Amino acid sequence: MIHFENVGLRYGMGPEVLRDLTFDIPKESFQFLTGPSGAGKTTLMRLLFMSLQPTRGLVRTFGRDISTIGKEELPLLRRRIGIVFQDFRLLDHLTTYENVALPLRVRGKEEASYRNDVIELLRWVGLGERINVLPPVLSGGEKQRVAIARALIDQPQLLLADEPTGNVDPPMARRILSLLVQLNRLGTAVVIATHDLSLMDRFEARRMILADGRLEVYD
Ligand SMILES: Nc1ncnc2c1ncn2[C@@H]1O[C@H](COP(=O)(O)OP(=O)(O)OP(=O)(O)O)[C@@H](O)[C@H]1O
Repeated sequence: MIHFENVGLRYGMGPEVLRDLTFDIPKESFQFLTGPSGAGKTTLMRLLFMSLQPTRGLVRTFGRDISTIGKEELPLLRRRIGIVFQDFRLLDHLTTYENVALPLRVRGKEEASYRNDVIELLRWVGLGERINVLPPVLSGGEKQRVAIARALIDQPQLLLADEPTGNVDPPMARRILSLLVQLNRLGTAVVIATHDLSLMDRFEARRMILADGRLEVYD
């Protein structure tokens, strides 16, 4: 589904942050991406989301070399990828429901066509009682689950989650992990960037470890 070949990335004139990355993200796979702070996890997530271009090497996403994808085409391809940011990026003046529905609304979809899907998804993440609440009154774990629901509303083939348990207590971290595992069992490929060793120990999965700009993959 995604293929990296000898990928290198530098910001501006700086040193190479990522070097010679060659790996695949197979369909329906589940992997943790880990490594020390500053190792380049967020940078790699941005390459996977096609918000960065490699400075060398090849990134093929859904069969397409991303250096050849035009500006008008990119949003279409990105719809197949859901992303959950470390800092949630919810809009505080919109309710939980409206935040999750936003990607569909901005595309001009009629509310009647998605209303039930949004409510069902919010129930699935355990927020059935928080549908009309604004983000500032939600707990960290609740915000994280709104962000996950928003990333899933378009039924992506790949979900990228950057430190999804970084701001929650251990029981909530386990709950979020189990949601992502369930999602994967339903067929979505999942990449979780995390520092949290205890989280990774809870679920046997592929580990992609970044150190000094290089990647080791343990299947
Ligand atoms: N926009 C940018 N411009 C220049 N350098 C950057 C930029 N973003 C990241 N870097 C540098 O790239 C390196 C990798 O950063 P990145 O944020 O990808 O690491 P990380 O593994 O996600 O770190 P953390 O676990 O602390 O979030 C760091 O040295 C960082 O300073």
